[in-house]
Amino acid sequence: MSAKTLFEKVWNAHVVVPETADTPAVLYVDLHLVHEVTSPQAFSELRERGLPLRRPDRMLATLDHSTPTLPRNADGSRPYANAEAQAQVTQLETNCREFGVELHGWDSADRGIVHVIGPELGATQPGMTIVCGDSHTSTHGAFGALAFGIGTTEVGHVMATQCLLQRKPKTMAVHVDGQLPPGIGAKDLILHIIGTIGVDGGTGYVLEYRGAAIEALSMDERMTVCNMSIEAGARAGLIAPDETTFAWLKGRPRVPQGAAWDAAVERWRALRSDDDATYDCEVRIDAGKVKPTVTYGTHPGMAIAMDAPVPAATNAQERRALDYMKSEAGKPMQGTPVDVVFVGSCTNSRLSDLREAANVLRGRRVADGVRMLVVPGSEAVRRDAEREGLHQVFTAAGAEWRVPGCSMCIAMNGDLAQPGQLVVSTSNRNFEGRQGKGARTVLASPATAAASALAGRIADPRDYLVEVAA
Ligand SMILES: CC(C)[C@H](C(=O)O)[C@@H](O)C(=O)O
Ligand code: SF4
Repeated sequence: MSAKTLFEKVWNAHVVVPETADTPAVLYVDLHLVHEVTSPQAFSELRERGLPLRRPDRMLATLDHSTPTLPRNADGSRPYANAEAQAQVTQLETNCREFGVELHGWDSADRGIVHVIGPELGATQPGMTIVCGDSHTSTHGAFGALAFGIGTTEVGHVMATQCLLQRKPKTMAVHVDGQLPPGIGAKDLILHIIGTIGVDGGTGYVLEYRGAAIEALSMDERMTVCNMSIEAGARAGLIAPDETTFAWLKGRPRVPQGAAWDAAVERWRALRSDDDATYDCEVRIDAGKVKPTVTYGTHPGMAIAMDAPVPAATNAQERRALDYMKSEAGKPMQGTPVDVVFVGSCTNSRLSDLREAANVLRGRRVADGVRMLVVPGSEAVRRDAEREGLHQVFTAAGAEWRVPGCSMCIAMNGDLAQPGQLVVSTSNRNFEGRQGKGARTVLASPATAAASALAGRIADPRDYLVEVAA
């Protein structure tokens, strides 16, 4: 038997009909995640054609993109940004009721961003195929699942058949050797990787992150890395499951329990690339060289160490990006004045991210004139954070502590920045206008976001972390 990569093992286990020169493969889907933005047309199509869901028990829905992050109004209503946002939410509630899909809606103690709650509930498991009408589905690859975003038409296909037509992607190994320096985190690493391989460096590939620095990451950090695979153009990102993965998943509501758990872990241990497996492409990253990294342009590939000079534009598109961002070639991003700081999104809204920001903020005040928003990724994260008193650290520092949702990551719910404002954001996309018309986004880690809130300028978090400086 020939040696196989992790990707090939998961792929092969799910092929129902192999691909040919003329037709893509038919791939079985284990878990279909659903949110309010990309599901309405698919449900409508099923309804019109009189089709039932093939496996409603393999679906999990949540409300996240269009949900307000402020509490209820005095009259009990929700402060929706507009009628469209409210209609999306109501529609998903109706669809899930009618079709019998488990929905983590307003009443659920587990509601949250789809890519945060899947893992939390243990719905995300090693070796699965996972899809969602959402590009950041790649997050779930942190567990050794083959997880990727699909379009609304495909959402309908999966609903009706539990299968998907797919061309087999190529494989790329991203070896991350050595260890990240103290005070440098997973967000710095993935921005550095995308800055290195480029915004389309992963196009056509499934990335497998491997090496000592990856093995040393916590599950939260692995999710941050896999989350942004799509920002390098990749179909998906994967990390082989290991003891860290199993310990994190054990006991979660949807994972097998007792003897079935032991059997599952036994199976999952085989989910690693064979030693002599070959990839279509390999890149090497030296973790020891990663610094606090930020973006300076309008896509996540325009990323550099915050103390490095912004590169000169080499084409019209890059020139436009620098103009839009008001980034100056030859000058570092560090020191750039900041208007808004956003800690949240499926990239960085888990408990460890909030702790990372709180460790920098504790006992300090956000700079005058800076608005800071902290939005937990889920109700579970919110509960855990409040139990630790993190919300008090944030509010005492002058930041706003909100209810879970996508919030200012995409600004569909009314949380947005004003034209021209510069936002240091822990999210994953710095596209023009994404956080509000004319708003400028600098992607960064939670620690960098917090340090920048304190300084009122893009700042190095290591200057605020006493333990690291000592
Ligand atoms: C709204 C949704 C389709 C979109 C996505 O696919 O990623 C959003 O989540 C995003 O992050 O841009
Ligand atoms: S948090 Fe942002 S990136 Fe993640 S699913 Fe929501 S809008 Fe998309």
